Amino acid sequence: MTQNTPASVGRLIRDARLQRGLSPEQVASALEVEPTVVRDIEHGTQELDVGGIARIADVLQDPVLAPVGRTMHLRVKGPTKLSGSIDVRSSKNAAVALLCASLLNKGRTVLEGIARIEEVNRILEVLESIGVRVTWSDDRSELELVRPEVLDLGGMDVDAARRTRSVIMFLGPLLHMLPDFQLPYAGGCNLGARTVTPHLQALQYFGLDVKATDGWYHAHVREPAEGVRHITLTERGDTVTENVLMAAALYPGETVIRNASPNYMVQDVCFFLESLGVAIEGIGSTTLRIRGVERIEADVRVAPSEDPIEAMSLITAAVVTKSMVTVRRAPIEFLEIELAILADMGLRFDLSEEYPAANGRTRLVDITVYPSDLVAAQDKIHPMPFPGLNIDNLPFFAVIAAEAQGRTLIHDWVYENRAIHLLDLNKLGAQTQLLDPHRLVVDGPTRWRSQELVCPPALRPAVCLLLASLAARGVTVLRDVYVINRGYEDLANRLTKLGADVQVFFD
Ligand SMILES: CC(=O)N[C@H]1[C@@H](OP(=O)(O)OP(=O)(O)OC[C@H]2O[C@@H](n3ccc(=O)[nH]c3=O)[C@H](O)[C@@H]2O)O[C@H](CO)[C@@H](O)[C@@H]1O
Ligand SMILES: C=C(OP(=O)(O)O)C(=O)O
Repeated sequence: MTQNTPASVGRLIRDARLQRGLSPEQVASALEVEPTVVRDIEHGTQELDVGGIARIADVLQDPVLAPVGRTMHLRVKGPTKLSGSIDVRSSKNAAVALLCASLLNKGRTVLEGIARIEEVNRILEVLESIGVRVTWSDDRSELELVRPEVLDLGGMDVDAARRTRSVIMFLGPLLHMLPDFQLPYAGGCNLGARTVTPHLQALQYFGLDVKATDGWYHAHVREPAEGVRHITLTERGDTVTENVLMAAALYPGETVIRNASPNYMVQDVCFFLESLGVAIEGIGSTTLRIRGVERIEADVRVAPSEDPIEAMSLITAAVVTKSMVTVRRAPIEFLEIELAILADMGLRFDLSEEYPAANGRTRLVDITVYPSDLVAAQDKIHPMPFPGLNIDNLPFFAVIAAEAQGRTLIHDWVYENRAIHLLDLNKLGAQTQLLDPHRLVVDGPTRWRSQELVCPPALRPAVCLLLASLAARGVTVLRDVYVINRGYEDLANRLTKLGADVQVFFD
C-alpha cells in the first residue's frame, strides 16, 4: 500500500474480501455492523482508523491490511491432505530487480502481475521516498512507475532500504544520474556474510568508486574509459549480473559480461531492457553482449515470469502431505534438475504440454504431483548457479529428504548460515544433523508433530517449517511470519484453498 487514502484502503478491503469469496453481508456480520457500512468503507466514503483496519484485517485474514506495528502469525492444524490446483505467482527476485531497473526509464513503466509481497513493499517505499510515482491499478494487477526528472536521494526511507538486500541494485541505475550519492548497507535474510565486492569490482568499469563506512556506501562516479567494456564477474551472481546490465543499458556502446548469471530473474531484466530499446545478445547464457543507449524514455509494459522457487515450495507441500496437487504455471526450464532428483527419489509426477508465460518467452508447464513413497537420494544434493539446482530450492530438499526412507546429505556450499536454520525442522520431529555449517544429513521418514515455533530469520527455512507443519499432527503455531511474507503472496490462504487449515492471526 503506497498512499493510504480512504479510497485506496477501501479498494484493498474489497480485493481482500473478494479473494476470500465473502459477501459484504458476511463481513458486516463478523464486524457486527450494517452491510452499508462495509460498502461505504469499500467505496472510500467512510474513513477507518488503525483499530478499524486491524479488525477488518483479522476478519479477512489479510496481511496487506495488517497495520504497521502488528505482528502476523500462523496457526496450522494438521495433518492435512491437499487437493486441487494452484497457480504459481511471479517471482520476488524478478520483481525487485525490475523495480530497481525502472529507474532507468524516464517514461512510464507498467509491471503486470507483480506479487503482493513485503520485499516489493520495501522497495516501493524506497522508490516513493526518492520521488518515484507509484500507482497500483484498482485490482492490483498492474503497477505503474514514473520517476521524477531529479531523484530526491536525501529523502530516502532508510529504514525500508536497510530491510532488503535488493537496494544494492540501485547502484547500476544511479551511477548514470548522480556524480556522488550514498546508499545504506543492504540488509535482508540472515544467511551469513554475503559479498558485495563483485558488484563494486564490476561497476568500476562504469566509473563507480565506492567507499563503505559507517553503514553506508559512499559512491563517486568518474568519467569511465571509452571503448568496449569487457567485464568478467568474479562470481556468477544474480544481482551482480543485473546491476551490470542496468549500468550497461545507459552506456552507448558495447559491454560484454562474462561469467554472467543466466538465471530466471536475470532473464526477466534482459526482457525488460530489450523493451526499453537496449540490444542484448546471449540471454540465458553466461556471456551477455549489451549495446546500451544514450537515453531511455519509453512507455513500456512487462510481466515478470513465474517463480521457480514458489513452484518448488508448492511441490514440497504436495510431497510432505502425500497429496495429489497440480502446480500450474511452473517455469520448467528452472526446475529441471530439481525434478530429475525428485524422480530419482521416487516421486511420481506428470508434466503438461509447455505453454508460454505472459512475457512470451518463459516456458511454463503444469506439474501434477502424486502421493509417492520416496527413498533418499543416492548422492549428495547440492546447488549450482543456473542451470544447476537453484540454491533457493535447496532448503526444500531437507523437508523432502525427511519424508524419504534413508539418509540424505545436503550440501549448501553457498551460504555460510542457511543450513543451520533447517535444524528447526527437528522441533517438528525431523532428524537432521549439521556435520558442519554447510553439510546437513537428514534421516527419514519422519513422524511430524506439532510445535510452537518462531520463524527463523531466513525466508526459505521459514517456509520449510510452514510446509512441514501441514503434515504434523496437532496445532503448530508459527510466530512472526514477516520473513515468509517477504517472498510469498498470501501463502496461508492459498494453501487453505488447497485444503490446508492455516489461520492468520495478529498481535
Ligand atoms: C534478490 C535476488 O535475486 N536474490 C537472489 C540472489 O541474491 P544475490 O545475487 O544477492 O546473491 P549473492 O551475490 O549474495 O550470492 C549468494 C552467495 O553465493 C555466493 N556465490 C554466488 C555465485 C558464485 O558464483 N559463487 C558464489 O560463491 C556469494 O558469495 C554469496 O555468498 O541470488 C542468490 C543466489 O542465487 C539467491 O539466493 C537470492 O534469492
Ligand atoms: C535469499 C533470498 O533472497 P534475498 O536475496 O532477497 O535475501 C531468497 O529468496 O531465498
